[in-house]
Amino acid sequence: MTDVIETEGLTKTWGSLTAVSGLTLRVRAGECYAFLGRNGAGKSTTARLLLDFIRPTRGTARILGGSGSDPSIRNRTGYLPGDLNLPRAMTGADAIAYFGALQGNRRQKDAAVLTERFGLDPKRPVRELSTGNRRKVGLVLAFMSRPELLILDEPTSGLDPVLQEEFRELLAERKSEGASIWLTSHVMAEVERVADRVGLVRDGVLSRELSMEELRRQAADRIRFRFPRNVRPQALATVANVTDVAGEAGSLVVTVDGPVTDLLRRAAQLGATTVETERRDLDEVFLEMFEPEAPA
Ligand SMILES: Nc1ncnc2c1ncn2[C@@H]1O[C@H](COP(=O)(O)OP(=O)(O)OP(=O)(O)O)[C@@H](O)[C@H]1O
Repeated sequence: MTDVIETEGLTKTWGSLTAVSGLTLRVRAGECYAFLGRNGAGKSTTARLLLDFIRPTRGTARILGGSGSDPSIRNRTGYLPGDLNLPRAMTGADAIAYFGALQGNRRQKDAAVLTERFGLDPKRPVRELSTGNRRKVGLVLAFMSRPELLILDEPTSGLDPVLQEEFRELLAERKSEGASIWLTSHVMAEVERVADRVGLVRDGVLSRELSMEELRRQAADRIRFRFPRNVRPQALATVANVTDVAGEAGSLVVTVDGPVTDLLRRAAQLGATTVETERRDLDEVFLEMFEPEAPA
């Protein structure tokens, strides 16, 4: 399968600040790739480099096999910027007509369906719209031509939980129709629902890439055992499917990936008196991965 996004050593510096550093990235056709990072990590800069709105200091970026500035490529790409700046007197309907005309009015009929779906009043000028409603205009513009590739910069920011859910459904629909998606996010719920792979970016550097399956495994079950006497972590560390043992004295917290039969048997042999299970949600895993001392 062809790659819809290919970057090689992509780097952008602003004076002495390196916003994106040596980024080599591949996104396959039909794949949803989530680019995760903290504020200022370089996510929006990467999106703008992909679209060729800004030029790299070093390295290359290609989308759909060409340059983001090529009109024929741009017409096949939907972009939702982190901060959509439209003329304040423009209405949603004006924006749809203007950007639709730029794209040769391709499948602009989706605009009406999306406007209705997100409850946007297209007659109101941008200056009167709340942050969330301005975001809706951006979503309609990004999705209305049914693009093959969607580049979405924090797509749900500013949307209320009901609309976030509606957006996730829309994204899942487009994905099942074959669209490729690259998005930035801080919201694990949206990443969990649609992403196939995540890339973690820190200070402009892609520090880690992992599949959704691997990420879920990081949220694997944890079991806390209490013992009436001191049991050393090593006593459980070698048991099948145990990936980590923490704690001390008579209380050990064990992370397991897979069946727990052997672990329970061993804990019973060691005289465990209580067993409690806990499952971390992905937000917790996300926080852990971005802790300063987290392994890259
Ligand atoms: N035009 C610019 N001139 C100078 N510095 C810039 C410019 N654009 C971005 N930066 C800097 O580059 C770094 C990366 O910014 P970027 O907007 O890509 O981060 P981000 O990961 O999208 O952050 P956020 O989650 O807050 O949107 C930041 O330190 C930012 O201040």
